[in-house]
Amino acid sequence: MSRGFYVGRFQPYHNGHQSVLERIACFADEIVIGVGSAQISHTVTNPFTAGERVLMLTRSLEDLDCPFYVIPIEDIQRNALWAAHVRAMTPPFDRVYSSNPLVIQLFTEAGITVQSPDMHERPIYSGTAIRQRMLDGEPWEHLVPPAVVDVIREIHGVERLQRIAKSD
Ligand SMILES: Nc1ncnc2c1ncn2[C@@H]1O[C@H](COP(=O)(O)OP(=O)(O)OP(=O)(O)O)[C@@H](O)[C@H]1O
Ligand SMILES: NC(=O)c1ccc[n+]([C@@H]2O[C@H](COP(=O)(O)O)[C@@H](O)[C@H]2O)c1
Repeated sequence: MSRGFYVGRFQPYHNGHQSVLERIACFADEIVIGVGSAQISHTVTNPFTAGERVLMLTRSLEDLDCPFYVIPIEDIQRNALWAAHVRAMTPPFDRVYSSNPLVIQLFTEAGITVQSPDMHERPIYSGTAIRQRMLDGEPWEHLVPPAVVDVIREIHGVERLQRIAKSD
């Protein structure tokens, strides 16, 4: 049984993430998805709660041909202990998929094999670019799976982001 681990903040979950997970699904028997910085929400760079991000991922991956688990993971103050913290919160996995240099470093030091998936049209599919479009009132819906559009509409996510970005 090979289980892969993929972690991100998913603020929001977008088509770049979806394309990576669809690729990982071909290699792994099961996928564990970590929703990172789970304790942070309602900020301009992290507008959505862990629960809202779980909803975005779970609904978008309904048709994925591979069993998956979505686990919120809070940050901790010690990078040196983070890989062990993640392992304590997740089903066992034997491979990590990430392009984040710190994540790669910490799991490599912990003796776990890390693979970096190719980026999928990175300038377009980026959380930062999508949040900026939401703030500017530009179209963003084509950059995320349809289920994410539904979740963000349901929680009035764009209005939230625009409000918290205002100065007093
Ligand atoms: N377009 C993409 N194609 C493939 N992988 C991506 C893409 N965008 C992000 N990733 C990867 O997905 C993982 C989670 O990324 P994250 O949730 O931070 O998204 P992001 O688009 O980089 O967001 P932000 O701009 O807010 O940092 C990281 O390993 C990141 O490198
Ligand atoms: N010390 C820690 O808590 C620690 C260390 C490395 C990564 N992380 C988290 O892992 C996630 C990595 O995701 P991104 O690739 O989206 O940045 C982030 O939520 C980040 O905060 C946390």
